[in-house]
Amino acid sequence: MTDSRFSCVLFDLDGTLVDTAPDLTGALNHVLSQHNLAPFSVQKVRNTVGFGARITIERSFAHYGKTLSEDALDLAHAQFLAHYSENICKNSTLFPGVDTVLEDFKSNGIRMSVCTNKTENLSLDLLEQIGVSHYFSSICGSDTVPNKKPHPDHIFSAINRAGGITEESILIGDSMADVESARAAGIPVIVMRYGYTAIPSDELGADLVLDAFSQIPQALRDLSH
Ligand SMILES: O=C(O)COP(=O)(O)O
Ligand SMILES: [Mg+2]
Repeated sequence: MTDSRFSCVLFDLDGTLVDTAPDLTGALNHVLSQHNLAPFSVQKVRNTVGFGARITIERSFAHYGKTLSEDALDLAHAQFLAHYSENICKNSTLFPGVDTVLEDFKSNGIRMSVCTNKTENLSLDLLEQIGVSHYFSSICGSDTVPNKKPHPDHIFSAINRAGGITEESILIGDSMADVESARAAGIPVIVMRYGYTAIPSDELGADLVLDAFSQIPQALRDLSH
C-alpha cells in the first residue's frame, strides 16, 4: 500500500481485530450465574463491552437493577478474569480479512500497535493464540497506561511505544471509547460497522465507518488527501 500519509496504525482489539464476544459472554455468564442472574446472549454482550471488563460487569448487573459494592465488584471482576483467562481463545476468531491487511501493512513498513481496554497480558495471550501478535510493535492494554480509553493518553502511549508520530497516526476501532480517545488525541478514527457498540456505528462521529477490514488500505489513502 502506498499513497497514504499514515505510517502508524493503532488497532482496537475486541470487536475490531477479534470477535471476542463468544468467550467474553462465557466469562460474564459465569459471573452472573454465581449471583443467580440469567445469562446474557452474545449479541447483548456485543452491545455492552468497550470500556473494560469492570464496566461490562457493572452494566450487566445494572441491567438486572443491581448495584455492586466496590468489594463485590472486585470479587466479580476477579471471577470474570479467572474464567476468561482460562478460556480466552475457545471461540474467539479474527474478523475476515484481518491477517491479509496486517501482512500488507507490515510488508510496507507501517508501524502497528494495539490500543485496547483489555489488560495487556490477556491481550498478548489472545493475540499469540490467534497467531497475529508478531505484527504489532506494541500492545497497549488498559493497565499499561495510567489512563485508558477514552483518555487520549492511551492513544499517545500506543503511538510512542510503536515508535510512531501523532501526525501520521490513525485509530481503527468500534466503540464510543475509540472515537472519544482519538478525537481527544487529535488523530483520525475509522469505526468498523461489525463491531461492538450500544450506539449505532454511524452515529459515533468517526471520520469513516467501514463494513469490512479489507476496505482499510483504500480508506487510509482516501483520508490522506
Ligand atoms: O474490554 C473491553 O471492554 C473492550 O476492549 P477493546 O478496547 O479492545 O474494545
Ligand atoms: Mg472494541
